[in-house]
Amino acid sequence: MSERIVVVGAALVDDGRLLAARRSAPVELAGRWELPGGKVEPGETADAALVRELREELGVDAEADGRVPGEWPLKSPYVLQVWTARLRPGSAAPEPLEDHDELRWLAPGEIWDVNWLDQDVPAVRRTLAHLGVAEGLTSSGPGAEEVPGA
Ligand SMILES: Nc1nc2c([nH]c(=O)n2[C@H]2C[C@H](O)[C@@H](COP(=O)(O)OP(=O)(O)OP(=O)(O)O)O2)c(=O)[nH]1
Repeated sequence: MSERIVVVGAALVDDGRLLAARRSAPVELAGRWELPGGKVEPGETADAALVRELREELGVDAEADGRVPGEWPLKSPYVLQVWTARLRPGSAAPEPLEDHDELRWLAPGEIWDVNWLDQDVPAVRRTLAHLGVAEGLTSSGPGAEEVPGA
């Protein structure tokens, strides 16, 4: 079986809004929006990787809540898993310290206002369903017709 490396993405929610981050690199991903996070290192748990990545990339003190069911293929050998997360009391506000040049807190009606990475669209849609965000919003996203049962 081929090697598979998990990338953890955070569905960081605060005050009913989801944080989206605009990548500044590499060039083929720059300008597109993603869930902040990164690669799980050998010997590290996914939720620990998430907390570490959010500290490094955004300067926040966060905690992982639970995993959104599912897994989405990225460029081989990477696969994306999503965890819901929240800021711990007293955490600094997120800043685009590394890998990103802009952050946006998206209210439910604004989720599809940003140009998500193509491979993130199904993951974001599933995350909204998991969070109980209105189905009417999720079905208005790009390519909604391609996701049976979403
Ligand atoms: N963090 C994150 N990465 C994503 C998403 N969607 C997506 O295709 N990717 C890709 C971009 C990268 O090729 C890879 C993760 O790389 P990264 O640069 O965020 O990870 P990292 O911080 O651990 O990177 P590094 O230490 O190797 O620089 O997954 C997403 O929603 N979040």
